[in-house]
Parts: sequence; C-alpha cells; structure tokens
Amino acid sequence: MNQSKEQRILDFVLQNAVRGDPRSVVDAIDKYCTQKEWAMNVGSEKGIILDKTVEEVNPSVALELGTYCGYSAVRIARLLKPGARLLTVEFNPEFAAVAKQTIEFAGVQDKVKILEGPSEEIIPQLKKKYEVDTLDFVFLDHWKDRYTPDTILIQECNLLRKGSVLLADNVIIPGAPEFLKYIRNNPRFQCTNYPSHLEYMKAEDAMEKAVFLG
Ligand SMILES: O=C(NC/C=C/[C@H]1O[C@@H](Sc2ccncc2)[C@H](O)[C@@H]1O)c1cc([N+](=O)[O-])cc(O)c1O
Ligand SMILES: [Mg+2]
Repeated sequence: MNQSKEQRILDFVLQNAVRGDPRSVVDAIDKYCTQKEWAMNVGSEKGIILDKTVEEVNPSVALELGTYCGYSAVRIARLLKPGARLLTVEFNPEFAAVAKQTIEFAGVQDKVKILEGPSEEIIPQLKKKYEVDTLDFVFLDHWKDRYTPDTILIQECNLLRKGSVLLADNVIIPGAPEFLKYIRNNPRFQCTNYPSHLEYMKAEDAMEKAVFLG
C-alpha cells in the first residue's frame, strides 16, 4: 500500500531532524514542504505570527483545532512554560497517528494531548473530561466552515475568560469570510488582522487575532 504524503513528511522528519529538538522538526517539515511536496502546515512565515502570539499570551491551557501532522502543535508546545499544556483536536486517525509521532520525536509529548474526534464533540467535553476551566489561547486551523460554529460553541461552553485569545489561520486562503464577518461584528471580541502569505507560496494570506473582552 503506497505511503501517504503525511507519512512521507514524517519519514523526512525522522531521517533529517534531531530527536528532542522541536526547532529541527519544524525546520525539517518546512524544508520538505518547500522542496518536495506542499502541505497545509501553517509554515515558517505565519509560524512567526503564531509564535509571537503564543509568547504574548503565555498560555497555561491552549487549544488547537486541526492537528494535521503536528507542525503547529510542536511550534506552540515548544514555547509553553513548565506545567502548561496544549490540547489539539484531530478527527482523521491517520493524521493523528502521524502527529503523535512528530510530537514525540520533537520531545514535547508531555505538554501535548491529541484529542481524536470532531471539534464539535470534543469542545463540550473539555471542562469535565479534560479538566479545563478556561482556555487562554485557541488556534483555529481546521475546516474553515467550522471556525464560526466552534467559536460560538466555545463561548456556549463557557470556555473563554476576559483576555482569552483566538488566532485563526487562512482568513484569506482558503478563506473564512463568514468567520471574519462574525468575529469582527461581535462587540465581545477585539480583532487584529495580520497579513502574511500562504505557506510555501507567494499568494497572500492572513491570520486574524480576536481577544475576548468578557
Ligand atoms: O483546508 C485547510 N485546512 C483544513 C485543515 C484540516 C485539518 O483539521 C482536520 S478537520 C477537523 C479537525 C477537528 N475537528 C473537526 C474537523 C483535518 O483532518 C485536518 O487535519 C487548509 C488549506 C490550505 N490551502 O491552501 O488549501 C491552507 C491551509 O493553511 C489550511 O489550513
Ligand atoms: Mg492553515
């Protein structure tokens, strides 16, 4: 049975990155996806915006929607303070299996928990099953038509506190127009747009940051 692209990315990491070195894992994935096969990782340019936002928030509890190969999970986890944790939601078992190995190779597995299943099922379980009080940081990078319903669901589950930060990838390509309309017209969020480029390409993309005002 021939390998998937995600398996080829993982193999490249295992052969080219340094075990226990998250930066080398991130760089290996970026190198592979630049030189060999494009893949939908947030990438190095938007990754810097992600890094800066995570450092600014310095979250104790972070949530990621859309793990994929684990690239952004490694980027986020490497910046977390001792005792802080990242919960990342992935519903495709094959992607989750690749991400698990990527995260373990990077040595950040103690900070990351992969929650397998669709976000709409997982989010309502966060408080009771995963012992979350509130989320300090949420990275949205899953199906773009899920950004709005999941943002609403997160609020309905009382998972945000004054100052919680949402960061959404791809608000230009593939685009999340409905989400932008929702979040920018919602008086409970203070929004900032960060223009950038689509990972590994010249096309323009952007990230949107939304701070919950309580
Ligand atoms: O489509 C994109 N991302 C969708 C990501 C989806 C990821 O999240 C789950 S879906 C899920 C996970 C959890 N709960 C429910 C659904 C999928 O299994 C995948 O791992 C995308 C596309 C482009 N592009 O240029 O085409 C660029 C990007 O940066 C992108 O993020
Ligand atoms: Mg993306």
